[in-house]
Amino acid sequence: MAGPMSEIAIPAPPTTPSTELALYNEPLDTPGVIPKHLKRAATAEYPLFEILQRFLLRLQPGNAGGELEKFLAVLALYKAVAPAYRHFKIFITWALTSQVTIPEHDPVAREVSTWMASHVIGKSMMTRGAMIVSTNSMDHGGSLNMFQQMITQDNGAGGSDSSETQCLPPIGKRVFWVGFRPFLFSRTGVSTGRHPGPPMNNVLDDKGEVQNAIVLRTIGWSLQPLKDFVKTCHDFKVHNKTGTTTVYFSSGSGRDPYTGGEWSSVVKAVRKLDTIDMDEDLKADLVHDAEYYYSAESKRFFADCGIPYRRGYMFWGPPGTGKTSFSAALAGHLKCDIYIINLATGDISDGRLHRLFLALPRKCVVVIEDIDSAGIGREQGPGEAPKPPGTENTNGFPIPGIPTGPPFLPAMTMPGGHNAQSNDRRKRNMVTLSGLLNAIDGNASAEGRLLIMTSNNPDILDEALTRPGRIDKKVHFGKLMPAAAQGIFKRLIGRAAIATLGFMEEQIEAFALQFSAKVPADTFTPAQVQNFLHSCRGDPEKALREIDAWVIATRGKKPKKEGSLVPPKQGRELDDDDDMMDSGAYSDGF
Ligand SMILES: Nc1ncnc2c1ncn2[C@@H]1O[C@H](COP(=O)(O)OP(=O)(O)OP(=O)(O)O)[C@@H](O)[C@H]1O
Repeated sequence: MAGPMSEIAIPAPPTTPSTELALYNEPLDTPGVIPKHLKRAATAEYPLFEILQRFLLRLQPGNAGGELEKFLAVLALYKAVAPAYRHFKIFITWALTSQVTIPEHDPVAREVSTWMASHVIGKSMMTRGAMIVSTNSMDHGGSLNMFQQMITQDNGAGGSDSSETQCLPPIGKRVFWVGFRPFLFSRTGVSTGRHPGPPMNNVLDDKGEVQNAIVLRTIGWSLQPLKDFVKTCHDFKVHNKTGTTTVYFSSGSGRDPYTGGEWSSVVKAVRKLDTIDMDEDLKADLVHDAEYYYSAESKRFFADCGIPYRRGYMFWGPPGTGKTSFSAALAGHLKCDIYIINLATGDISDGRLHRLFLALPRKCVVVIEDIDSAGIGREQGPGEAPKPPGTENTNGFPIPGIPTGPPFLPAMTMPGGHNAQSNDRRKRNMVTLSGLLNAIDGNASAEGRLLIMTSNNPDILDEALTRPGRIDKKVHFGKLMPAAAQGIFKRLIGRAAIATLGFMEEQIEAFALQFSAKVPADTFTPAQVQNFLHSCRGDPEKALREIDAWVIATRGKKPKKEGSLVPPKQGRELDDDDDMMDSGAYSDGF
């Protein structure tokens, strides 16, 4: 008899096994067949794998598939192997080549770019991209170097004022050859957007590569070929510099990417030293001192004595006596660039000043213009009122002939020893005395620069700023003396008169002597006399006819502030009664 047990229904095994079961039931060791669960895992991890697999299927003979599908299959294959190829390439590059990385704000980067622009970008027919940088240069008749001539747009103003553009290697990679050796030039960059130029600090991108840098690479394990190439670029720059000086400004538009965006740059024809009318012995002494400072012997001396390798001059005197012009001519003579800081613009803080100094190359002339007008006066102790200029001379400067202006009002002394006047100035100028001292010779400040401070009234400066070690030479630039008046006459009128009006050299000598006798000694600045001679349009007889009337009319007039090194386009607006020449808009010290 059948018992109840026989009634119990036993569930039948599923006819269609679940996918999971099927997967796990699959034999693992069938030769030549990849288990499905492994395929699943792979396609989940790399979706491209499945696409690739499907297209490969279509490629098999007998499989119907259009040409497009075949093409897509190849493309998918490429996509799949590309990461592996990238790693392989990185490995091979690492194993077979050497490289140097140059931060973009380093002067070496500019030298390499200049060489690239001239030898690769400018010459190759294959160049399809370049970075164009404007330089707004004033051509004073000197020859511009090849690099600047690559793209020149004359604005038609008589051919003397031209807007220059420089053509630099763009961001990206470029292979080039030096002799039989290939090099790879890569320029990387990101911009923060604050300045048109890249930021000062280098940053790494998500692949760990340095941004805002130039990377040079070549075949082999030695760095020597790369070092030799960098030296070639340096030599090219020095050789090519003949005839031009790059002037960098702390203010103005057109930030220079090679200074971390801190400086604006303009290319100028070199002002020759013999165009500066000043005491010849004084000039020779300064030139000799600066040359000696950059000699190997002097570098050794500084190193042996453990003295920071720096030199400082203070040029002082009335406006328009050639302080800035001489600084520029000296930079041209030393074949280095000049960096101009104008603290009086009020847009430079202690931090910015520090960054400006950090971006300086090792060899350069730095000019801090009109330092007294920046408001960094002498720090006064509590209860000490400022003394009127002319009654004290704590810096050891004689101050003959300098207009002292209205007598100083006693300043209100504030708690903490600062008076209201100096506090007010600090607020306006944002640079403090300690910030300035820190920038010019703090621990982080670059060595190798020649610092020139210009001042109309050095007596109001703090002694800390002018002490020996910071200022090694104090030079007075005075008003025109007869010998300099002759020189300026011959230079501005004589040369042209001989060349175009047919005057003889002896005649010009005689005219110059007469002219200098008519210009009272130590009364006018060279800039004033220069402007008068310009108005005579190269006619020596006209100059002699009109000089007496000009002396009477001009004597007693306070010389106008001249020679701002801010380029004319960025300079101050001219007043209605300003004559262009008189304003210094054209006579910017070069
Ligand atoms: N000694 C000089 N020799 C030749 N040119 C001079 C001389 N002094 C001034 N000049 C001319 O006068 C103009 C202004 O000169 P510069 O800017 O060098 O004067 P500065 O003393 O620096 O004036 P500031 O104190 O206003 O800066 C320039 O065009 C320059 O050519």
